[in-house]
Amino acid sequence: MESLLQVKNVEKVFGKGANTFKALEDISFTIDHGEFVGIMGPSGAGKSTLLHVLATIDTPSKGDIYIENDNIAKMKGDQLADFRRDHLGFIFQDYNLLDSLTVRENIVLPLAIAKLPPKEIDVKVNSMAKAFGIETILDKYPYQISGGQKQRTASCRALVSNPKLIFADEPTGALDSKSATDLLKALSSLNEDQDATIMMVTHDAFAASFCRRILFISDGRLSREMIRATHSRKEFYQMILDELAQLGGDGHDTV
Ligand SMILES: Nc1ncnc2c1ncn2[C@@H]1O[C@H](COP(=O)(O)OP(=O)(O)OP(=O)(O)O)[C@@H](O)[C@H]1O
Repeated sequence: MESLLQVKNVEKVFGKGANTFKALEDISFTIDHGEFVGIMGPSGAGKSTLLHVLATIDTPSKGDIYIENDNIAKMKGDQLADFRRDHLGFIFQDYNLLDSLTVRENIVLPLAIAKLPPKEIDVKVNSMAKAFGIETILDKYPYQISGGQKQRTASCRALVSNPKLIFADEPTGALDSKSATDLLKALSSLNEDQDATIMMVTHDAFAASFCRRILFISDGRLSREMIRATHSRKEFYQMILDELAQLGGDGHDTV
């Protein structure tokens, strides 16, 4: 199968002259259509830098990043903004919802920008709201709903336009464990049932255990890959905790 994302020899250097710091070094990997991949590693390892570079929020200092046949490392300005809008979805820890819009209006936004017919918008929004269990709060405003409901709204908005690739940056970081579990289950179902391709950066071994494959980074380099294969989620959770213990990272005590 053709890879969806191909990262080739990516390097990211911050600063200039004598004051430079190499946050990413010689990073190469691929993600296929329909994968759910976690990125883990100790604090300062380069996880956010990698996500920002892949998500077109920052540019690499060297290397190529292909999403299907487009090299986003070589795109600039409007072309990059259009690519981001048309093909990528984002879920951040702090939700990024617009407070003056209802839940439904927040979710509709990317479809309205893409000028989809209203009937098609309704069908897509209702089906996505059902997948995330937020059908009953569609007419509420963000201040009227819980953190978990806000994150599920933000996830619906990220997924409703059917992006090629979804980037999630610590999506459960601000959630209690019940809300985190609900969100992770919804993301895994969309990954399994609708082939949504998701790349998630997380500190949390519990969140990571919902992924099918984990890439570990340390000191700006890929250090190890772990594949869930036929292991149960609980077994995978334990494998991740063992790896984090070796790397000196932190976990999460919910199973
Ligand atoms: N804009 C910047 N300028 C200089 N150095 C930076 C910049 N952004 C990140 N760094 C450095 O790059 C390294 C990787 O940072 P990054 O935020 O990617 O790590 P991380 O793995 O996401 O950490 P955490 O888990 O704590 O969020 C760190 O040493 C950080 O200090």
